[in-house]
Amino acid sequence: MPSDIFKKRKIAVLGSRAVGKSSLVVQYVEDTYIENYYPTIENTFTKTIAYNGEDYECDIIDTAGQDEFSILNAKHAIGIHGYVLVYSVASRASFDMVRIVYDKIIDFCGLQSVPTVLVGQKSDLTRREVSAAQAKALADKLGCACIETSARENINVDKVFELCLAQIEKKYRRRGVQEPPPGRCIIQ
Ligand SMILES: Nc1nc2c(ncn2[C@@H]2O[C@H](COP(=O)(O)OP(=O)(O)OP(=O)(O)O)[C@@H](O)[C@H]2O)c(=O)[nH]1
Repeated sequence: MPSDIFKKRKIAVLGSRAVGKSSLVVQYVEDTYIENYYPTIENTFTKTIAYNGEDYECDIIDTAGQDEFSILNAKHAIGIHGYVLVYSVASRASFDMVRIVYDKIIDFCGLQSVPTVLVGQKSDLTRREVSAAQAKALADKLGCACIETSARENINVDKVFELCLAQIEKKYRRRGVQEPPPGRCIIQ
């Protein structure tokens, strides 16, 4: 297998506690759904994702839930190519938190935007506090993608990570960033 067959990307999954970050990632990587709630410390999963006819080896970092007082961990900002910011459609507070987390990332990185997908998890629940229109309005404001998912029903789970790669590659193409040759790096 040629050594340059995989492009590597790092994706961080952030959001409030218990919004379903781990369930989303585990459903995507392992095709299983976790019914019980086990608070995450941190887990990194690796999965090859095909996007636009190419294979990308992606590290997906499932983080511990954040709150407004959490300080953004440098590990979740340095070397990260794209973000999946998760809220629960049944929790307005968790939706407000994605904006806070996004602003912390922007501040930390000193950038105007970062490749991001806003994910409204638990779309199977009928009791809602966040509409799809509210999420779309925030996504348009931040210039990111958005989607609603259910890890429980396995709805739109794959699309989250395809959208994230699309956001990452859009940014790379816009900046004309070249992929380094195998075993080398490019200083921009
Ligand atoms: N109805 C519904 N419940 C879900 C869904 N995804 C996760 N849950 C439930 O929500 C709870 C929390 O899920 P987790 O995946 O552990 O949440 P988390 O965001 O990783 O939590 P932290 O590790 O504390 O940050 C669990 O009881 C899950 O079974 C979903 O799509 N629909």
